[in-house]
Amino acid sequence: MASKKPHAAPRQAAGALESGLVIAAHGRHYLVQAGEQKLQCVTRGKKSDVSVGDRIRFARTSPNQGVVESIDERKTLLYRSDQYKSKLLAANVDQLFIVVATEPSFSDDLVSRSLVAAESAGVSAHLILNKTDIEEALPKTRERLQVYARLGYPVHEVSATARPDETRAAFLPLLAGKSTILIGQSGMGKSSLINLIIPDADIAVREISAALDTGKHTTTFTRLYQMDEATSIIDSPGFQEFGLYQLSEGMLERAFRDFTPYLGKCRFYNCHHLSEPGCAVLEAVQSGEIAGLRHQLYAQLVHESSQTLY
Ligand SMILES: Nc1nc2c(ncn2[C@@H]2O[C@H](COP(=O)(O)OP(=O)(O)OP(=O)(O)O)[C@@H](O)[C@H]2O)c(=O)[nH]1
Ligand SMILES: [Zn+2]
Repeated sequence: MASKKPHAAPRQAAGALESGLVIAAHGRHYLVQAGEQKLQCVTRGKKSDVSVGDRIRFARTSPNQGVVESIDERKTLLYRSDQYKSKLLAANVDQLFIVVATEPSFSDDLVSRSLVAAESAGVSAHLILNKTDIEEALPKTRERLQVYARLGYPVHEVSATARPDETRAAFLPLLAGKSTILIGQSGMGKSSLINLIIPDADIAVREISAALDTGKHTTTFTRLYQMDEATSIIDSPGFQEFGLYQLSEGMLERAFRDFTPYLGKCRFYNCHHLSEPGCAVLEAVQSGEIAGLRHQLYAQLVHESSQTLY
């Protein structure tokens, strides 16, 4: 049948969708890598449940634009949330690298929350201690990180600016064959590390920024750099809070790996580990086997999860 619009692009047959990888997100606008091409994609309506790292199916609406039709099944999903809504951080990552530094001082609360997010998403977590060249602050920082090292989280010491070659050499084998997200508070040196690992990062960011029309706010969006077919690294904006309102109490107790040996050993099978008599977790806190700070965070997160309004 002759078309009335001879110049219109041929209509895609239903099901003729293309697939791509979401490499940046800004609001409901996504940059999608499909083969050699980068396309701007939007979601239908007000949905914004697509994350950087997602593999998606899209329908092309113009040579360099598309509409997201579906999201492939995710291996993992990292997200945070406050009382009102959740915010996706990254999909399909294998590991989370939490960047801290000798200076400025980092927040234990944010580190611990990030670890809980990783545990509950089934993502392995590492700590990256940057700026080890600031020697005055090194012993104290190392001591602060002991609590995480004792829990079995690897701690890697690097210095992006003072020992760039060693730092790069330390990173590459950790990243190989995996998808990694780097997170950290502002000022820890996350951008310096990304620039070491991805020498063209600045150019890529400018490109993405132009494609997504993010204006000058180049650091306010999450982006993925594909290093080779099997290796990618995701840079996310610095953050100041890490709400985990989405995690239920059951998920929380399992996300504290230091609680694991005691779960199921409390007097009451439905123990909340907050003030119950005969609580094995509280006894471990008393005896020092579980750090007090960790239990305080658990109690805070249980409180938060009871406040969810969505
Ligand atoms: N001494 C020292 N300074 C470093 C090192 N790495 C980064 N810095 C400095 O720390 C400051 C912050 O580094 P950035 O890479 O911008 O930090 P960031 O974590 O990306 O911070 P935001 O961009 O604010 O999110 C800069 O002045 C860097 O030069 C390091 O290994 N040693
Ligand atoms: Zn208990």
